[in-house]
Amino acid sequence: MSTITFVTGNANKLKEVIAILSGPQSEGGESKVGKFTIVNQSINLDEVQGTIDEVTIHKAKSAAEILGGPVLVEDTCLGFNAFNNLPGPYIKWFVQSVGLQGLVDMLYKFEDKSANAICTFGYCEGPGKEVKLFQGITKGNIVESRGPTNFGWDSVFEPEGFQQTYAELDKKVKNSISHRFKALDKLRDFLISQ
Ligand SMILES: O=P(O)(O)OP(=O)(O)OP(=O)(O)OC[C@H]1O[C@@H](n2cnc3c(O)ncnc32)[C@H](O)[C@@H]1O
Ligand SMILES: [Mg+2]
Repeated sequence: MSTITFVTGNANKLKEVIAILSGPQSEGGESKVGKFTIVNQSINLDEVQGTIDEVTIHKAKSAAEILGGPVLVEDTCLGFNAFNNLPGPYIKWFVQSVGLQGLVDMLYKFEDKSANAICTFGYCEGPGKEVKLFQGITKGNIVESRGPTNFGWDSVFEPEGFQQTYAELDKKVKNSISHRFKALDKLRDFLISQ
């Protein structure tokens, strides 16, 4: 058995990762995938400016340096097509600065409200090792906020093919179609093949 530490400062993200990897019943604790046990640690990692891949690679490398062993990190982007995929990796700062209504208002002048939710996991075996990336994308539209507002931009993102926002959808449904689910599917395949 090898242990991988999933490093994130976001409790909601962690809950979804555990639910997706270990089934919806599991709350907290660790997940098992192939020969790996995934535990978690809450550290706020520095995030550089750059593309999604660059941000995730930097996060993974710093986590591996800090912990001195195998780590997993994740970076989530929300990009508007009308904005050529911005805010992208900077969505966290946009939510903090202009709020959810601000995000909706940013698209006021545009007919195209479409957006991509992108989740990128970075796996690094240890300090100095290369980072492997696993990405999942879910398309949707930015809508007026509906549903609980406790997790990021969940209440303003309506995934394609649904009439409910991520926030309104049953957790099980979100976790079966989300950007995070799709990325974890690829990560799971990789870990099982190791
Ligand atoms: O420590 P890390 O893992 O970096 O956690 P974070 O909260 O800083 O997360 P990111 O850097 O990936 O920034 C992504 C932003 O998008 C939000 N977010 C992430 N996943 C989401 C999801 O599935 N639904 C809605 N908002 C989400 C999250 O709250 C942040 O504001
Ligand atoms: Mg972050």
